[in-house]
Amino acid sequence: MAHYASVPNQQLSANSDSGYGGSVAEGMERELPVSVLNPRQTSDPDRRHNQNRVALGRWIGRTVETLKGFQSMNSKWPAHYPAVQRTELTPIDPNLPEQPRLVTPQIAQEFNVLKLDLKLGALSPSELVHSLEKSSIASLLDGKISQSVKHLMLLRDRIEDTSSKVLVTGDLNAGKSTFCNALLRKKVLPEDQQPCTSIFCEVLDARENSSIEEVHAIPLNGAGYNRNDGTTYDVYSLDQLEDIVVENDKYSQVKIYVEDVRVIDESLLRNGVVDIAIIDAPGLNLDSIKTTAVFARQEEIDVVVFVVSAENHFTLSAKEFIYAAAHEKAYIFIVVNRFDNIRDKARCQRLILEQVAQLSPRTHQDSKELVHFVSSNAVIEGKDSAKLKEFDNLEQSLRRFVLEKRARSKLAPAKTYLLNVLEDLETLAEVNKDATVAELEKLRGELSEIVPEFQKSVQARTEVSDNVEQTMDDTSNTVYKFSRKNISNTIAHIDDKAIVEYDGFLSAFTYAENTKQAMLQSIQNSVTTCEEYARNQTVGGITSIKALGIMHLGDEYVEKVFRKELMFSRKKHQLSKSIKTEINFFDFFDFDKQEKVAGMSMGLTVATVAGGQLFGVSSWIDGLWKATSMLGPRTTRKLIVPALLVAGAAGAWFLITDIPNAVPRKLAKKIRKELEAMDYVHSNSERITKEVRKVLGFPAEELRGAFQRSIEKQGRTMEEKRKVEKESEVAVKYFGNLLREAHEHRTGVMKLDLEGPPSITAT
Ligand SMILES: Nc1nc2c(ncn2[C@@H]2O[C@H](COP(=O)(O)OP(=O)(O)OP(=O)(O)O)[C@@H](O)[C@H]2O)c(=O)[nH]1
Repeated sequence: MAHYASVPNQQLSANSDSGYGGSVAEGMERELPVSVLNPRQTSDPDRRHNQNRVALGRWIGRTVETLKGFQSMNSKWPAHYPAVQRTELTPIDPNLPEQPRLVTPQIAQEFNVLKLDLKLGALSPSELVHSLEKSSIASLLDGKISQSVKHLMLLRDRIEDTSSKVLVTGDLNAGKSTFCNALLRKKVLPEDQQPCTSIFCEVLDARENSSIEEVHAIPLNGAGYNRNDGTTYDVYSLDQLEDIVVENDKYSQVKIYVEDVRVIDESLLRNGVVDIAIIDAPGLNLDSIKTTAVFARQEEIDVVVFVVSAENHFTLSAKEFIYAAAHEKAYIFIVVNRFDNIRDKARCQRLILEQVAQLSPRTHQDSKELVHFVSSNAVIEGKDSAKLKEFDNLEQSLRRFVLEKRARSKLAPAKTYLLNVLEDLETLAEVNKDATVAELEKLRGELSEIVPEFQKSVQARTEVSDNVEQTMDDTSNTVYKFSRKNISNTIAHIDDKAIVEYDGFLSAFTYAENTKQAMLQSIQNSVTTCEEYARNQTVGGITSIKALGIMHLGDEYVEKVFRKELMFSRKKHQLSKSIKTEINFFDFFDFDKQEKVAGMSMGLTVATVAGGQLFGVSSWIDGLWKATSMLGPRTTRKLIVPALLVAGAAGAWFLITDIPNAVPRKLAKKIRKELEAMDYVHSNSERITKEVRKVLGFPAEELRGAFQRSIEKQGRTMEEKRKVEKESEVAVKYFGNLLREAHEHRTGVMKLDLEGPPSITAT
């Protein structure tokens, strides 16, 4: 009695390693052995299937290359991506910055594979679009491309994998094991009058197991089956199979490796185009329908062969299973077995086909291919040629069926996916080509403005620098000239008018002291006037330098506040301290002026003599001699004494009264002399001018710096744009090529005819 119904899914999934590692092609364009491709040995569907498989693998390879190229381009040149559709509630704000790399919203709806999920998080689509950086889109796209490449590789592995699994199921005792043995032309699985198969038995080519015929029994609750890991299964010989399969509560399933007795083009287990592994399932009862249905649904099951006994027809459990399978991807191939036991064969056929028509009208439509009446037990003996022929027919149909289902389950999805991804690539290439062309045009437009502007700036810098130099020279010259003139003038005229009040002979010294101070002050004042003049001239100079800055640099030129009062604010040069002139006795008397007063000569002479100093022969002494010669010697002798007395008195009186005039004259003369020795006028004018030049130097330097910065900035912008221009040119070319390539690939893939001649329809 069978007791397999409770095999858990987890154990069933242990089946996922088919042990077909070796049958998976290493390269993508694995060609078949010559014998397989030989038309005499290989059927048309086989050849067509193989050609499609190879071609599809090649297109997958090319598409993967193209995608990788796009991915690397996207890392250097973030690709544009169509923006998400905007709702009316979220209109675009014209003030928002340009949408980063998102174009024509409509296209977003059309993407198949490379569609980015831009509606992440709580942001509304339009908010998100604007918050996304170019690089975010690029990295989202990068992820999508990686996924797609990965999927394509899996698809390629899948189509390169020629193995197919055929699950043989059906009612208890319908002859499933006998049917499997017939397919193998070898008694491998135990056959019995009583229900005997209690677990799933997968029959595989021994070449998958280093050509060793043996049984790998996978324990219940064991780890997943791995042929290379002996701990995942127990090994038995083929002879022991019956013991494991019949009464078993230890194993969930067995893998049976057997030598193929047939030549390559006849072999069902391995012919290179479609290598079939046969799985003998336990007979169905109501409890096990579910388990077997789950098994049938598994990824690697390509076809389900349903064995029904010609004597029993479809039982309730069979009907339920077929009904369920009709809604699953499993395709059903029906084998009506034990046909030898039927006497009225025509009636049996009619009744069964009627039932098939009810269970699956589409299978009924194609019943010649899909429903076979055979006697499996007669095949291995091979005596009854009619029965053998029937079975041969079944086998050919089964192989066609498996091939077609493979084309449908493996090649077709690969083709569809390729077409989708290539269509997306074409769209993206087109969008990006247009966008990059537009970007390039915009960039070139910008460059055509920036370049002359830059050249203008460079030229302006020279002009402005000359202008500033000129302004500094002009201002300095004006200030120097003014100062020189002003100070010289002042010095020349310090004794022009009485500056200090004269309070009489007794305060003559104070008078002299004050006069000296007043004179020095007046000179000092003239210097101060020059400094003030220099300040104002500097203000003028700075204003014109600033005006140049604003005119040429606009906002980039930052004005600095200039405070003219800070000029010449360092400790002032104190003239009175540097003048060594001391007032002495002779500063009070100006002898050079005596000749102006007639008759006073003598007095002065006396006074001069009395002063103990003899001043050189002067004009008034000459006059005296002339007067005495007119008077005659006697008169002279008489008059000489009183005259001398009078003259002396008059001279003394004159000298005393001349003090207020003599002091300024004498002091002025002395001061002038000293100032001249100090080169006072020049050194002061130069000091003032130097300060002016120094102060003007600041805004001049600032302006030069600002110009430099501005030009450097312009230069950088220009260089950056030139760089982007070059990249854009590359991108335009790249996307043009990508568009052509994607289109060529797509056309190539579209031409692949996977369906071929009239197709076999299933459930
Ligand atoms: N006459 C006749 N007997 C057959 C045929 N096929 C199988 N049998 C016999 O039917 C019995 C059951 O065959 P099995 O192959 O064990 O049946 P099964 O469906 O595998 O049985 P379970 O797996 O136990 O459900 C055996 O005695 C076979 O010899 C056939 O075509 N004609």
